[in-house]
Amino acid sequence: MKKIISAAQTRATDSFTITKEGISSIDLMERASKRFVECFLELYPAVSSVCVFAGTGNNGGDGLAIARLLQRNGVDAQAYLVKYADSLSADCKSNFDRLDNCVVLKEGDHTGVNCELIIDAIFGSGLNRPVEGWLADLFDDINRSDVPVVSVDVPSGLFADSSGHGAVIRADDTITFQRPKRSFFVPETGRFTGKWHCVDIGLNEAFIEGQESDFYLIEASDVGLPKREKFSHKGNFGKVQLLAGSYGKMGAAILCAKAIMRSGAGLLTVHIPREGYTAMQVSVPEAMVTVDEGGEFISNPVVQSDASAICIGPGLGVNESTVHGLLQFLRSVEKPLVLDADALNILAQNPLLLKELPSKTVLTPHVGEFHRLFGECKDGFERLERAQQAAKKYDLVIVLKGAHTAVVDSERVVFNNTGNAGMATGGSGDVLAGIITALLGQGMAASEAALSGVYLHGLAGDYAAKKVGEVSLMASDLLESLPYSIDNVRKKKII
Ligand SMILES: NC(=O)C1=CN([C@@H]2O[C@H](COP(=O)(O)OP(=O)(O)OC[C@H]3O[C@@H](n4cnc5c(N)ncnc54)[C@H](OP(=O)(O)O)[C@@H]3O)[C@@H](O)[C@H]2O)[C@H](O)CC1
Ligand SMILES: [K+]
Repeated sequence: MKKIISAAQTRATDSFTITKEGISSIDLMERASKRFVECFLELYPAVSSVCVFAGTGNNGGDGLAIARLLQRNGVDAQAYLVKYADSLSADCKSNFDRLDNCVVLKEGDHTGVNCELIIDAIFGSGLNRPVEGWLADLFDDINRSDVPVVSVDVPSGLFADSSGHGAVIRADDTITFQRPKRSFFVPETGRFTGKWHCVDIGLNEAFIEGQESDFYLIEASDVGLPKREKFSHKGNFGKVQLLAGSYGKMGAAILCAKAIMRSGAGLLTVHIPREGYTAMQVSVPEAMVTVDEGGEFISNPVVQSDASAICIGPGLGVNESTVHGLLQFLRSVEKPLVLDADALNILAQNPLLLKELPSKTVLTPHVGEFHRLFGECKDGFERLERAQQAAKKYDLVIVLKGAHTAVVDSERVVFNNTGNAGMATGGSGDVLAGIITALLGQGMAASEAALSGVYLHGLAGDYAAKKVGEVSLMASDLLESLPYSIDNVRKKKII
């Protein structure tokens, strides 16, 4: 798991690395610029001409070094110094002096961009106020150009740790140093980065680990999977109960049930309304079925006494009898539990029940469900804060779903970086709830099951997108790719 640090902590790490490892700041800048160029040329191997817009600080210094290194690689790189301050930082000045030909842009100057790609190195993590005035006009010109834009470290104008910005460069790619920044994970700010790539510039890792932060990034090596021993039997892999489905929403129950079986659960019993019986038996013959007394809706959800984990919610609906039944159920359940979809909406109407949930219950809300549960938030930063407060107050694990799903427990916020926009499709969440429940049922701790589930689900989405493309991707494709996702993580073969 990688710790995500703030801009101020990055500066401290920078200074520590310079002192402790005896590397000068100009050499560190050169190293960062080299790593940038390596990554950049992998992304854009055929590019022949670029314009580099560089500021007067160290982000600009990187930009000027990058222009020089690209020229050395045969790329026609034209540098523009965006002179928003009278003097250049020392390392920016050194790199300016090492370039043969750099156009200086000041207020009132205009530049017609005549290149295949723009590199944005105007502001980095040193941004300390919103960008406005002539710089905002320049940003506007860059954003309107129809060539790709690649930002150095952060899109210029974007704060690394907070929302509230002026003009911001809208990048197609951001090549960031050492760690992605917290704002990359929040929808309102993350939309500016395009696809981000993180390069290791050799800052002192031990120092980073010693910094205080509640924010982390999950890595493949953090994904735990229950071992399957040679002499094991189905009883060793948990007895999972799923309570799901209603008239018109049996698909959610089926997708979730399949995900549970695909994620290694030993035995699954699905409790569904009577009318869903045939559909479930035919679609998931591996599952046992108990039929509710309600025909179209579940009205009497009963806890399976030997269940090792329970999931309730997918496709449940909010019929009055279901609401009544669920409230009874939640008052009596004492098992590892995952609450999804309509179970969350019903809980939102009855928030007093939150404190009665078993310790470490996993809630899997998307943004809308989260707001219904815990109140509207002005942006993603506030939402994460609210999720941390709720996770602490009620001892929950909250899986806040989004482009970078965050797993929030009483101790930390862990962001996921697998998955893609193709997964924003009906049924995707049912599959996720199923994976997490299966892992929980096999004895994993709630936070670990949630983290692993989120990672595997996203990876399945990435494999599925490679096969069918993001546009056509649907939840059933996730189920088809899930075995590869699980197997590759198990064999440490992430591709
Ligand atoms: N530690 C690392 O990871 C390394 C980082 N490198 C690169 O350095 C930048 C950070 O560089 P820094 O010089 O600290 O900051 P910037 O280049 O982002 O900004 C420079 C100055 O700009 C002024 N400023 C801030 N906001 C505005 C604004 N809205 N309008 C105008 N001017 C603004 C501010 O100075 P003031 O005196 O005016 O307050 C900034 O100081 C990092 O992102 C990396 O790219 C190293 O190269 C390698 C190691
Ligand atoms: K930048």
